[in-house]
Amino acid sequence: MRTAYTSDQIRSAELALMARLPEGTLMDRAATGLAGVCAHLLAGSRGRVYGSRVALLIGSGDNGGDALYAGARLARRGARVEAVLAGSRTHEGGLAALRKAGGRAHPYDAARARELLADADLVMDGLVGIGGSGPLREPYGTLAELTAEAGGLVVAVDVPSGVDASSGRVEGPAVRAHLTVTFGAYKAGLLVDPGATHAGAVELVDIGLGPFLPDPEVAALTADDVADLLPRPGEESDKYRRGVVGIAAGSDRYTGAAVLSVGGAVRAGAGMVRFASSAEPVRLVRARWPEAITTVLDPSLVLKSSLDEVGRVQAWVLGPGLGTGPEAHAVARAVLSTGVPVLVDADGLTLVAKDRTLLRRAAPTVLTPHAGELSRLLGVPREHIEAGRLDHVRRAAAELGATVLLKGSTTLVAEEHRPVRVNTTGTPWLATGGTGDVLSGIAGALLAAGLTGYDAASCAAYVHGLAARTAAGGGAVGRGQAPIAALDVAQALPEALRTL
Ligand SMILES: NC(=O)C1=CN([C@@H]2O[C@H](COP(=O)(O)OP(=O)(O)OC[C@H]3O[C@@H](n4cnc5c(N)ncnc54)[C@H](O)[C@@H]3O)[C@@H](O)[C@H]2O)[C@@H](O)CC1
Ligand SMILES: Nc1ncnc2c1ncn2[C@@H]1O[C@H](COP(=O)(O)OP(=O)(O)O)[C@@H](O)[C@H]1O
Ligand SMILES: [K+]
Repeated sequence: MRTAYTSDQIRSAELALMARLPEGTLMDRAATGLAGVCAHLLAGSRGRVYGSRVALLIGSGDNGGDALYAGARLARRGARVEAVLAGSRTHEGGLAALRKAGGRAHPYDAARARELLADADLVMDGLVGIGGSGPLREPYGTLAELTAEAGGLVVAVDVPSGVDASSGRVEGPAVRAHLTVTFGAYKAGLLVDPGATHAGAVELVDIGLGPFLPDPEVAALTADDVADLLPRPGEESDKYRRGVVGIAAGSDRYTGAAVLSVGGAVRAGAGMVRFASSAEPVRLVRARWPEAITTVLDPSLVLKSSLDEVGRVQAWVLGPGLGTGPEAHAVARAVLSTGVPVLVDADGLTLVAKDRTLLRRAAPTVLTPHAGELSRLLGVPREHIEAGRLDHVRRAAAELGATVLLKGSTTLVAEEHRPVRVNTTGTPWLATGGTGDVLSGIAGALLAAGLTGYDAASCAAYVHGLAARTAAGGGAVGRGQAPIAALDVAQALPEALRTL
């Protein structure tokens, strides 16, 4: 499990550790690690450190101190290091070390800074770290913009300046780094968008903080964690014990979502899928997934909240393509009044947003909104949710009494009193119609197999992202990849699951 923390948590741990060590030890560890990573990058891009040009952006706090000490180390290895002193004051020890090593420092001047940044092989952003609050003040904001204009290699020290380390919020200009070298532990804001995109790749430098860290605010499952959690059939398994998932999805108007959701469940390893809907989606699901047992719902029985005709299931998926009219509402009421876990997606979320009484139930509920759907559930503008994903997913879990999986460029899973889980797989190729329907089926299959809502949602997000990457051609977005369609994601599930 990869764990991440807020600035306050990191600061308390640092204080406890610092009290046991000679002064300056932590900054020395941080700067040594930072210089090592930068030297490695320079050796990779220019062949050697000697003669390379390094620009340091220095703020008034210890973040600037780290950059100055690291710059001094690079200067001792023959790099031409020039610092822009942008703060009202400068870390004295760091500045003295840089000068002693042959580096140069200049007070901030926009024209000079622009030249230095344009000439630099590598820019080290030491403006603000975990001590930052609110939008970047001047001249830091201008420096963040000049750095982006210069277009060189950017390494953020601890946190990209302008990104809130605890939440990943970005208000105003912020540094966009290729790599962030972070000290002691991951900061939550480095894993959650928009902060995660600004951070680029994140490298952790150990400074000995481990024993002093509290329970994390945010956690990310690794491949091993997911492999341990995923259900695998035992010798004596049968289809019922592996988990029967019911899917109430589709309508005569929207049929595709039902086919995709059933596909996700079948390919994710459900023991059996029972599909219940109106005639047309049933016909199409039967044609595409003969494995599914289907029932054409009788509207008069549904209005009596009865799903007896469908047969027993261990969990339900409710909503993809269901519609939002009175019949859909009756289906939602019938499904949500059962005593088994229910995953609510898409139109199901619209129904629930209009009638919160549907969520009054004893069994677990998992909601899988994107930002627009969460906006309707919470009555908060969509942009606010995208800017503060972590806060809003937590709030939704508490307010709605459910496990909430928030989809988007960063997928988060929240449940009260648990760390928010952030998904590390996935690819922007997933931003295409219908992939969310596949996700609902995968999570439904895992719920039916007996995973908790929290584990089912976070494992589903992980394998969904992995399958999407597999379907697109593997790795980060780049050459050698092709766009994917939602059904490709379902079809790639077996290949992705075999790697776990
Ligand atoms: N505390 C420790 O033990 C360690 C701290 N380290 C470094 O120290 C950093 C934290 O240092 P500090 O607590 O001095 O804080 P920072 O250096 O992160 O920032 C604080 C300074 O930035 C200014 N500032 C805050 N928000 C601003 C904004 N929006 N615009 C412009 N200026 C702003 C503040 O007025 C203050 O002068 C960490 O991120 C890390 O880089 C490392 O050396 C490892 C050890
Ligand atoms: N930029 C992105 N990067 C990674 N994943 C994304 C991105 N945009 C969307 N996704 C993922 O794609 C899926 C889209 O689901 P959803 O919004 O429900 O679409 P649909 O309703 O068309 O199925 C989600 O799993 C979401 O997390
Ligand atoms: K920084």
